[in-house]
Amino acid sequence: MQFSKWHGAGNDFVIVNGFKEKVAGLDLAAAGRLVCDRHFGVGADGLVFVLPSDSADFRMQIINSDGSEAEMCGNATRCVARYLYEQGLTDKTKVTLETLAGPIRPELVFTDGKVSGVRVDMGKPRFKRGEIPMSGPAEDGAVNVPVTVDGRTYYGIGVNMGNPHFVIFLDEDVRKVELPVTGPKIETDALFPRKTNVEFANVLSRGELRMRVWERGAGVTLACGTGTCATVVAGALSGRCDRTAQVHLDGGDLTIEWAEDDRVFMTGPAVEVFRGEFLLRI
Ligand SMILES: N[C@@H](CCC[C@H](N)C(=O)O)C(=O)O
Repeated sequence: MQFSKWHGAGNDFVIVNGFKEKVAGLDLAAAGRLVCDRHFGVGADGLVFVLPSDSADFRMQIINSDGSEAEMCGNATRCVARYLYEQGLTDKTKVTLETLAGPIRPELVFTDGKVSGVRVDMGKPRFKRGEIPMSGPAEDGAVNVPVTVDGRTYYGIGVNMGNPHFVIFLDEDVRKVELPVTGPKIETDALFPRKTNVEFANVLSRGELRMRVWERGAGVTLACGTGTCATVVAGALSGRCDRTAQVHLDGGDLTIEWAEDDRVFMTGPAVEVFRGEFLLRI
């Protein structure tokens, strides 16, 4: 299986061209686990297939490193947009991608005639417990919801950005949070019927945040695009920050704008690292 390895702010993906490679009939969960393994595989946070679509320019299918399928992935969206353009699969600089979370629209950003990043229309956030999903009355929102882990209660805000997020603002430096200890316990709390991505954030100023993430199905990652959008949305909703903010992540920075029409725009890098051929023995 030929692939191309990419990252967006350190959140890394193996991208496979489903127009050329035989994807039908493949055990996607097993392929995801094997390819993403950092010792026995290529190593990545996710395996991403670019496929034909009936409703959009292309379809993007995202398999987390634990083999589960994600509805959406912000950082992969930027990487796929640039991959499609640079591999000559399209000459459009703005495409529509079909995802399990609906159509997503990335647009290449050019500086001095070269691609310098990608801006993505991530759609509208959703806040009802039934939409996130979180347990409790389906029509209710989820602001300041307590979750207790190892005797400490965290208060978080539930946001769906195509996939579920639980954003926790802390006064203490998020660089001190033991993500591998706390993250999985919140991810799998009974509050979240489809589990959740977990974001820990500090507000540095009204336009600048720091965020670290434990991703559902992938664990600690250096960045999460949907999670960064959820963090700025949760911060603006609770009066902590402006609707446009730069977010510092362990692997780089993303800029998020929550526009007046309720759509969220994410701008950040998309970088190809290497290409190769994987011997898929499954
Ligand atoms: N890293 C991603 C999100 C990938 C999916 C996530 N782990 C989930 O299962 O929801 C991003 O950049 O958004």
